[in-house]
Amino acid sequence: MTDTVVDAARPAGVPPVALEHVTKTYGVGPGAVTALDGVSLELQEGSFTAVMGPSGSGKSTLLHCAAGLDAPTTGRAVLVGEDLAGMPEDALTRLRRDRVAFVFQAFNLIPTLTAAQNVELPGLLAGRGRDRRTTDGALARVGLADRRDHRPSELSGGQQQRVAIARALATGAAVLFADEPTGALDTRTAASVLELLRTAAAQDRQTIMMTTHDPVAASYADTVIFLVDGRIVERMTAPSADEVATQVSRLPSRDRGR
Ligand SMILES: Nc1ncnc2c1ncn2[C@@H]1O[C@H](COP(=O)(O)OP(=O)(O)OP(=O)(O)O)[C@@H](O)[C@H]1O
Repeated sequence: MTDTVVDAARPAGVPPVALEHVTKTYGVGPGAVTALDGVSLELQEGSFTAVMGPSGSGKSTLLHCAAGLDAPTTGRAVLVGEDLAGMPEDALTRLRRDRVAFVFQAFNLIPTLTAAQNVELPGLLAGRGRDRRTTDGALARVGLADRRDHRPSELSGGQQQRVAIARALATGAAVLFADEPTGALDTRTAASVLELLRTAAAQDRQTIMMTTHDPVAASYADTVIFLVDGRIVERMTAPSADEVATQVSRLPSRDRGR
């Protein structure tokens, strides 16, 4: 295996994402909600994991705890070898900025910046400066070389999501967290976005954790985990979309999501 930016700051053999017996409770007393109830998992380098489950089963909370956007109530979250518990906020911010990339359903691009400026923003914020080759390379990879100077409002939803993915690729982040990345896209556009994510894992060795409601989207991942009431109830390896859909229909819940 070749050394890449992705590996540079992490001891060999340490999973980029690890959760140990994580619980997350929102609120106190009779109104408290247990969003995660003892979740343990390890994601290996270059793996692509989809998290499925009914609405309210804890998918986003799981992703947020793994990414250091939210703190577990009990248990441990370790990101690229760093224990997030008790980490000072500025160190956590640096870790997220330098080693992690996010892709959200709502794209989260800065509307006043062009596609290229959006892609280079994390590097500028991290003090790495402008790197036109990396920016243009990432935009070319997502098929948007000719849109580099367009603002988000001049791009379709699928194009905006591809800019967000170009931004994630350009950072060389070890871990890419994607929360419903295809939720706002049509089927064909979603397929191209998922293909890009799959390549980022397989080729660039980025570790990807993606929440989704869509069995087809989940089938692009190499592992699918199923949450019910904050617990992992099932794992599938390289399932087909039909197998995922069948498993979803078997989940013990009143509400199977959208
Ligand atoms: N900030 C919060 N305060 C209180 N309760 C919360 C908060 N965030 C999430 N919850 C609750 O935690 C549970 C899990 O929510 P979460 O958003 O993780 O589920 P999800 O599986 O991602 O749902 P969806 O598929 O609808 O996005 C839900 O019952 C939710 O209402």
